[in-house]
Amino acid sequence: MKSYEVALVPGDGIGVDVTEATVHVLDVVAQKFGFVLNNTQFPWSCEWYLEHGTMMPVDGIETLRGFDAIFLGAVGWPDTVPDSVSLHGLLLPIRKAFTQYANIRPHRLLPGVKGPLVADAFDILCIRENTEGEYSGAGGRVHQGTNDEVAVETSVFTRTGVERILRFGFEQARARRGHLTSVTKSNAQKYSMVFWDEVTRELSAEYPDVTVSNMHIDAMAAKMVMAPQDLDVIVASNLFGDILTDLGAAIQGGLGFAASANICPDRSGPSMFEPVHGSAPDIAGQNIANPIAAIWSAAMMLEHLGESQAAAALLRAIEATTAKGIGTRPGKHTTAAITAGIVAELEH
Ligand SMILES: NC(=O)c1ccc[n+]([C@@H]2O[C@H](COP(=O)([O-])OP(=O)(O)OC[C@H]3O[C@@H](n4cnc5c(N)ncnc54)[C@H](O)[C@@H]3O)[C@@H](O)[C@H]2O)c1
Ligand SMILES: O=C(O)[C@H](O)[C@@H](O)C(=O)O
Ligand SMILES: [K+]
Ligand SMILES: [Mn+2]
Repeated sequence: MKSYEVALVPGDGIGVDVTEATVHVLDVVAQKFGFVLNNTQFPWSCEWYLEHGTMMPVDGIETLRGFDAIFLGAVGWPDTVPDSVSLHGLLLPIRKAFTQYANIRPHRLLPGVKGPLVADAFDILCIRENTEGEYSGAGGRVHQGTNDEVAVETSVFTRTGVERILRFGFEQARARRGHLTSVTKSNAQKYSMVFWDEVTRELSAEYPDVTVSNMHIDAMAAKMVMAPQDLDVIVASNLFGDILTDLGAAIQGGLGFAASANICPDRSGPSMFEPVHGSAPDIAGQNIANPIAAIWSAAMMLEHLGESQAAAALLRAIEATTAKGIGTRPGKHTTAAITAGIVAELEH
């Protein structure tokens, strides 16, 4: 029987709730499709930080390297650990160390889910650059606490980084409806974003079957609300992609529906799967978090592992569940009830 080693990092807040739900569903899928997921759970989180002074052990990355995939819930508990510490101590190092440069985030309405827009059906795939750009961590502060204080944070865009994410986007567009929108702000950011536009233009010659549009981030924000049905694949930098995918989550009914995959395309390291949302301290531990974003992310993990049939069946089970109105309205069903709904569809 085929087996896969999966590292589970539930993290903080509802990360724990939705990971538990996901593991439950994955057990059922694996059994049904005849493979084994060997889960190893790591307690790395803000709680762990308070005890150890770091978000993960010094050899944490090396520990994760041996796994076939990583499933993560969410990281952050701002009451006790600054968000800049928790993000840079766990999530970002994993994305960077394993060159998970393609953060894939699908936005579409699941059956039965009503979004806030009166729009035709839309199906957007956001490809967020995931290892550099505004998240490079290059910068510093001097004269701290004085009137002369200076804070500098430099975005880093490399040809390697920009080219590979755009290429990834072109390939996705080619496999979908053939349209790619590259999102920049090249009117204001005249070095990095102009460079990004140039690379887009260069590459477009290699993909004559893909039509390319360039949009500024501000216009794209409006477009995603006004005419999301006109969009296919969007490629954006790390920060722009982060912001646009919370917007994407909003128009698909909320953060409880937004899935994501942090992909290392050449498979030199494990990829990581996690919902777009964070630890949601406001609803943590109340059994009301929507686990669909996390479970959909797990379906993306199965696809990546090569279990395509299981992945498709899991997505169908999610859709059959929401089609019945289960999990479609905030607070109406508990985390456990939504999970049970999906399990019932799988066993059906
Ligand atoms: N990738 C990650 O792990 C990640 C992502 C975003 C934020 N964070 C961290 O999470 C913490 C909270 O951040 P935030 O409040 O800005 O964003 P958040 O995504 O945690 O929550 C934003 C809002 O969406 C709601 N929400 C989120 N997920 C939901 C779900 N599954 N079901 C129902 N409602 C849901 C929350 O209740 C909250 O009102 C911070 O520490 C932040 O740094 C981590
Ligand atoms: O990447 C980030 O900024 C955070 O981890 C989170 O907001 C996300 O979208 O993954
Ligand atoms: K997350
Ligand atoms: Mn985000």
